[in-house]
Amino acid sequence: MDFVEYPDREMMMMKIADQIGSELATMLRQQDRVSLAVPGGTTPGPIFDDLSAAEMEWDRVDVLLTDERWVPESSERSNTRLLKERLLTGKAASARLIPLYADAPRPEDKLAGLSATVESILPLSVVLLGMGADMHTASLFPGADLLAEGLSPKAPALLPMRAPTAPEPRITLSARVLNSALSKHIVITGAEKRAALEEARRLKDPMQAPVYAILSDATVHWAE
Ligand SMILES: O=C1O[C@H](COP(=O)(O)O)[C@@H](O)[C@H](O)[C@H]1O
Repeated sequence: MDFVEYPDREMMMMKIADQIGSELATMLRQQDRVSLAVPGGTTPGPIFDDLSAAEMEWDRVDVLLTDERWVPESSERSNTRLLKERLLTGKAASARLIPLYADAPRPEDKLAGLSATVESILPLSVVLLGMGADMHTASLFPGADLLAEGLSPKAPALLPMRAPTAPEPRITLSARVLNSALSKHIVITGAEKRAALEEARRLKDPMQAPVYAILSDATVHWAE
């Protein structure tokens, strides 16, 4: 794992967007299509703002979430909504969205169709992940019902996930798929999350600290 510390959040968000933009542009010179998986939650919005203004052949880029909360886009908690409002706009409006949500009561109801589309674009080119102070990443939560399956080297691409600390059912890319990406970044902010990252490295146990499963070869970006 590489750890990069920035003087402030604004600078960090700009640098991450620059780096991801240039990685995608490089890969686009070698392949027809590339893919970018991004987190939801409260952290990545400014990165999306910067990336959506980047010059690129966005019509050759597939964009997906690392995980989704099973709520409709009308909900403030919808990660798809955030993605549409902040990333798939401006220059990036022509990117193709690979959905992780479809209208149905439970993720299991739509899992087969959503998984087939995700499978069709693997391996991922660039992955950006967030992390919670409880050491979850994507929707791989400590104590989640299908965590062991989601961490398995034989895991499917996409799994439903329910956790005592998550207010709604989730759907998440598995650690196998996240780790198969050509480039992996993790963005975290604040002292609490930095301490959580250190704790994950101390525990070395993805069942207690799921983020540990995707740390190897990742660049962790941190600002206070
Ligand atoms: O619920 C989620 O949480 C994590 C962390 O979110 P943050 O608000 O602490 O940045 C996020 O990475 C994940 O994609 C999201 O679904």
